[in-house]
Amino acid sequence: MTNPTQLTARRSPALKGVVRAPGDKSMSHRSMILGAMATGVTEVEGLLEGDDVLATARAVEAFGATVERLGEGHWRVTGQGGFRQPADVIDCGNAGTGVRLLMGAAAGYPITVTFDGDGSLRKRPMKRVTGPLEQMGARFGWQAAEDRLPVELSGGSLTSIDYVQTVASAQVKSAILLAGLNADGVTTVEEPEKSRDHTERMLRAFGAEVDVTPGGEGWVVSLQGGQPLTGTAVSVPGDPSSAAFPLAAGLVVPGSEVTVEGVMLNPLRTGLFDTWLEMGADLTISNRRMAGGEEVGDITARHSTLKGVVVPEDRAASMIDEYPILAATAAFAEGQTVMRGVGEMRVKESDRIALMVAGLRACGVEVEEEPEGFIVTGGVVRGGATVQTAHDHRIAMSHLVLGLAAAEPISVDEPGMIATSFPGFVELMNGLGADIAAGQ
Ligand SMILES: O=C(O)C1=C[C@@H](OP(=O)(O)O)[C@@H](O)[C@H](O)C1
Ligand SMILES: C=C(OP(=O)(O)O)C(=O)O
Repeated sequence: MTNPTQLTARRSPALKGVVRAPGDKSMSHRSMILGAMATGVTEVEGLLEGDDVLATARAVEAFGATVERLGEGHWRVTGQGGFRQPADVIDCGNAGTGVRLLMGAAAGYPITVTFDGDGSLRKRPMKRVTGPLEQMGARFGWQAAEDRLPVELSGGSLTSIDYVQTVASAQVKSAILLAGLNADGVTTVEEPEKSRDHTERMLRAFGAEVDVTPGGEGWVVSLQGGQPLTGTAVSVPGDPSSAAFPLAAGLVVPGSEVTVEGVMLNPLRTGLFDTWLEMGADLTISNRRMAGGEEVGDITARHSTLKGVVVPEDRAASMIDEYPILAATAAFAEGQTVMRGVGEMRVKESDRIALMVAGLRACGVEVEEEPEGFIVTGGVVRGGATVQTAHDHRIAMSHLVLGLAAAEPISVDEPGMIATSFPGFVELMNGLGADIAAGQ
């Protein structure tokens, strides 16, 4: 679909079919970055060809790696065993993961580089990553405003740190670990709550030793500096965060049965599925198998009568990107769905609490906003609104799914942003029988 200025979702007949989710975004970014830090060839299958990952691919090319597209989702990265001085500013587009992990990786090399991004990324906090990297010896110069892109980084000659995370952030943990690979001594990150562990798992596949020891509700992750990485084959499974959208549509559109194949089931990513099951969703997982070092499975969602639940706060890290689509499904549930302890939602591509509250209210849904959460009271969804998405792909997709079962159509502005994480979203949904079309 060529860049429409708006997309509209209309109440749809039963959705039926079997689809495959696009490749996991977290692993796709990491395959590019680790491939560029490594020596030799990294061949990637199932890469997400979304705008965020393409920005990271261009970035690692600028840092000296050779990046080739061999076929759909099939890419080859030939690394030089480190990052070289780039000629220009590194533009990470809309990608928080891209810029934060690249800053961590780049900090380990004697180069000076400016990182920038789009209007949304320029609003997001960067000190959570530059702070610990500064403690390791990297230097940062804010180009416009403190804590915000663009920022100039001068790297090299790092020393290791022991860092205790205050929020469960895989991006912060990963940035420190990637810098730690080129630091003197053992770098340690202590997480009070576990965040997704793709960096740890993938570093091992690239030949590094990473130690993980349990600690409280979380763990302590450490690695010795000076370990070389060697290129390897990476097979990227389907992204549970993307699979969530067709599955959600399956749950809320009467008569539907939707299967998404090859979805990654890493337990640090599946909090949404646990929550839907607690809400009474008819969700089944079959064909569990290992692929690319992760458990994957095929997930089927059938139209369900959902009931509201209180989402445990300690589940937030395992579904932080999924609260918008959870909120959309909660709008059809009986009773209240309480989502608390999710202040991090406010510093994503948009303030996702504020945007979901505004969007759902515009569609006639009762929502209460709290500083670090929100409560959705389900019932009949009127729809009949154009929702502002503030450059946020997940806000756009969540409201389009809402529109498939609302009484009146729901439109979103800026639908081009969907390609950030889910290129082909509209075609995939319409292939299942959804009615999503350009215009109002
Ligand atoms: O490490 C990653 O790949 C990601 C970590 C999460 O961010 P935080 O680390 O900020 O929680 C998540 O929201 C993001 O979409 C991807
Ligand atoms: C928060 C997200 O991504 P990032 O932080 O990489 O921009 C997301 O994809 O929902």
